[in-house]
Amino acid sequence: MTTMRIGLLFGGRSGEHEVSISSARAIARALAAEENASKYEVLPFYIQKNGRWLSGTLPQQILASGKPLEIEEQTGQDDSPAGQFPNFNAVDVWFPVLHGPNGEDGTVQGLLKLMQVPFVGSGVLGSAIGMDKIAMKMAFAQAGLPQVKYIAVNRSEIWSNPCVFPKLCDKIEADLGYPCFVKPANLGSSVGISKARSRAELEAALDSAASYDRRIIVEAGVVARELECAVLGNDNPKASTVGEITFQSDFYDYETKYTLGQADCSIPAKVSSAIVSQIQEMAVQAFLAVDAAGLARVDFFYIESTGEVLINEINTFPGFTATSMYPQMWAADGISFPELVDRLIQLALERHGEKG
Ligand SMILES: Nc1ncnc2c1ncn2[C@@H]1O[C@H](COP(=O)(O)OP(=O)(O)OP(=O)(O)O)[C@@H](O)[C@H]1O
Ligand SMILES: C[C@@H](N)C(=O)O
Ligand SMILES: [Mg+2]
Ligand SMILES: [Mg+2]
Repeated sequence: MTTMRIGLLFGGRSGEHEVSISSARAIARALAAEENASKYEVLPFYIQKNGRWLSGTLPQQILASGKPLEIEEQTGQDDSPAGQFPNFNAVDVWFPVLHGPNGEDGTVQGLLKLMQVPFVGSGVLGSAIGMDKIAMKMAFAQAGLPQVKYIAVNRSEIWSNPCVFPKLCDKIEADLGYPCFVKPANLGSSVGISKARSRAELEAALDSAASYDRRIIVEAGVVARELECAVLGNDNPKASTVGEITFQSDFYDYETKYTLGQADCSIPAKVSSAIVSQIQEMAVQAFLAVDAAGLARVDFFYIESTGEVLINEINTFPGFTATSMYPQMWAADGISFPELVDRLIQLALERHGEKG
């Protein structure tokens, strides 16, 4: 059997750079596991925080250590963002293990599509809609999926015009009230998200979110259990066992997500079978609504007092470490981590073979 060369693309010009390194380490390990080692050869490519690409031994060292190159250590022979741009013919299938902007948002997917090479995960449209929380919510609304009330904001309403800003805050207070959640539209891992409980907090939250993105979303806060569901497939995707996240902090923020022991997960979630079915159905609808492919994790709010299930968001490249929800939910359904990455590569080849 000839080995397939897998281009593992990780790091990225994103606030989720470090998370990408953790996911890529786990995926590299799974590709080297006994059941995959004879099938795949891993070629790592690292996108530095400044956006330059690196190939060769340095990406391997970063994968081994788990430590990113900090801005002052960034290398590059010249100032071109391409850096050591890969030879696209040296790879059989690309595995873009990138979270957040400049990687999970259709940019890298566009490059790979132009190069006519197979790659894991969603294409340009699914990645772009899945990344932008405003576009995502429009697609969900069109699909009839219930969600929290929200207001879409442009950075210019926050920074450019001092007359507009107070009116914007008045509107948010009147339409959504407190607490509300202010989010950069194109990010993940809770980077840039604030919970606002007062006018002063709202003003600070909008200013902070505007420092990350031109597009911002403000949502009505709900008190709810947080349930997640993994989806796997292309045009006929399947939903996994449903899991629940619990934590002591005010919300599921970056520190809670990535500090050992701050959050717990229950797989399967202790909810009725009717809620499980509803979530699985909604997860598949959300996947299709944004035109996702390969994989996605869909996050939900379950308001137990009313029985309502609201969709929160879709992540087209969810956290992928050994302890991340996505692989753990599939493990509960009998799909091991190495088998999962193998299936994703097969789905990439299937999608590449389709016309259009
Ligand atoms: N409208 C809301 N009401 C209550 N809590 C919320 C709301 N929106 C977000 N949160 C809290 O903030 C967390 C992060 O929100 P969200 O999932 O939208 O961000 P994210 O950055 O895309 O996260 P990730 O991609 O890592 O899952 C949620 O898991 C939840 O704890
Ligand atoms: C990586 C992070 N955005 C997640 O969805 O898990
Ligand atoms: Mg997200
Ligand atoms: Mg989420």
